[in-house]
Amino acid sequence: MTAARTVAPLLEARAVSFHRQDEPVFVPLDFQLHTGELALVEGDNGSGKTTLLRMLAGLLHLGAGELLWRGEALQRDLCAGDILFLGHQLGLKADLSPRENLRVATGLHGTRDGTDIASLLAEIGLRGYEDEPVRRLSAGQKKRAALARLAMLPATLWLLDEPYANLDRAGIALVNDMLERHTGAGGAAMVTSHGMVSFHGGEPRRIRMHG
Ligand SMILES: Nc1ncnc2c1ncn2[C@@H]1O[C@H](COP(=O)(O)OP(=O)(O)OP(=O)(O)O)[C@@H](O)[C@H]1O
Repeated sequence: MTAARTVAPLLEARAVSFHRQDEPVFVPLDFQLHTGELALVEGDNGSGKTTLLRMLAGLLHLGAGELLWRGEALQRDLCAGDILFLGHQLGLKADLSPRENLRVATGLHGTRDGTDIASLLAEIGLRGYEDEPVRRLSAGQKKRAALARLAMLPATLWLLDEPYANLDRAGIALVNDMLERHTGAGGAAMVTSHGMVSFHGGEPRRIRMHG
C-alpha cells in the first residue's frame, strides 16, 4: 500500500490578523497558497490588502494568528530571500540606473537561473534606459525596472501590491506573462489589484478581505 503524499502549502495563514491601536484592521484570515498558485487579494479601499502583504513580507509584525512556511512556523531569517514584496515603494535606488540597481540586488540576493541583466532589461522594455538614473525615468519605466528586479531574483513567493499601476497595456500584459512564467516554474504570487487581472494560467485563488 502506498500512502498518499501530502505536500505542505508554501504559505499557510491561520486566523491571521493585524492590529492598530488594539483594533483589528481586518477580519482574521485563513488561507493556503501552494507553489504554482496565484492568489488575488480582494477587498474595498481600506480593507487591509496592503497591510496583509506588508505583514507577510515581514515589514509589519504579525498581530494575531499563525503563519506557516512550507509547513513550519514562518521564521524570517530562514525565508528572507524567498519572499519578495513589490508595493508603491519600488525598492529601487533613485540615483542608480536600472542596470546598477539589478547588480546591487543580485549581489545581495543572488540571481534566478537563466536570467541576465542586459537581456532582461531589453525584454522588459527598458532598452536605451539601462544606464539612466532611475529618478529620471517615467512612472511606468520605474515600475518596469522594479519588475526587472523581481524577475532577476530567485524568490519563490511574490507579494505584489497593485503591480499594474502606472503601466500601459503592454506593461500589463508583461506582468501577466511574468506571473504565468513564475507560477509555471514553481513560484507563487499574491496580487492586489483594483483593475481586471487577466491571468491565463488557470483560475486564481481568491482571498477576500473584510475591514
Ligand atoms: N501607516 C498607517 N497608520 C495608520 N493607519 C493606517 C496606516 N496604513 C494604513 N492604515 C489604515 O489601515 C487600514 C487598511 O489600509 P490598507 O492600506 O491595508 O488598505 P487597502 O485594502 O490596501 O486599501 P486600498 O485599496 O485603498 O489600497 C485603513 O483603514 C488605513 O486607514
